[in-house]
Amino acid sequence: MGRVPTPVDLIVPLKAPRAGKSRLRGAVDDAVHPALVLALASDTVAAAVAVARRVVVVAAEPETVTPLKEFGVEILAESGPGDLNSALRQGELLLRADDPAAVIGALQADLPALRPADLTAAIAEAPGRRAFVADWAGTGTTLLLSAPGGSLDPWFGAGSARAHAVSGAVALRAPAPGLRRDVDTPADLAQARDLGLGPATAALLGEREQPQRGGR
Ligand SMILES: Nc1nc2c(ncn2[C@@H]2O[C@H](COP(=O)(O)OP(=O)(O)OP(=O)(O)O)[C@@H](O)[C@H]2O)c(=O)[nH]1
Ligand SMILES: C=C(OP(=O)(O)O)C(=O)O
Repeated sequence: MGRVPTPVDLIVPLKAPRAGKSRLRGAVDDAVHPALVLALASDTVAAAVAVARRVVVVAAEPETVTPLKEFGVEILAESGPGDLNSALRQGELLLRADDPAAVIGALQADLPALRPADLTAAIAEAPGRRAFVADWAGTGTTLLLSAPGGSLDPWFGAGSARAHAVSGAVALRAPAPGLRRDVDTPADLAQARDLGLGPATAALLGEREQPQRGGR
């Protein structure tokens, strides 16, 4: 009999949509910006729940992200000063208390072209090791995975790919294009569109979901 894979629980950090993704402003009318940020997060968590056992959104303002509940995610109110790595550690504490042996992952919320197969490929390459997926530019991080039962030790922020490597995490090589294509700027959004946007972002931008996406 094959080995039963260790369950993976994911943390998705999220600012209030009106405050987040400031570098993306201008991609749509200002009044629509919060809806766009929420659509990016919706497509991200839709793929995440297809793969992970649990998905916990650690939200700076939980009341602004309640539509995400329709995907089956849990929403945890961020406590403390408002800092990405603190928010991730807060999610990690919750998940680790519930399962001392699980793999815990931190997934950015700005991945509208993410497919379940991207996540599956990254997770399959990582077993037993703390590991990360660098963004398309190679400088940021879109996914950080703990070893089973291990610490997440998040170093998100500018240059986080290098920081995660220096801290001992293994850089995963899976192409996982939708997982690497984070959306910080309008140009990133155009690149994600070329890969194939998820339904929420496509609908918001008035496009139909591209037929080549599949996997949802
Ligand atoms: N809960 C929480 N999430 C955060 C915090 N800072 C960043 N995030 C989330 O972490 C992810 C990655 O952050 P960035 O890509 O830098 O996004 P951002 O800060 O919204 O974007 P910019 O304003 O353009 O810098 C996004 O999903 C953010 O919503 C924080 O202090 N608390
Ligand atoms: C916080 C991060 O995201 P970005 O660089 O996209 O702001 C990161 O990659 O660590």
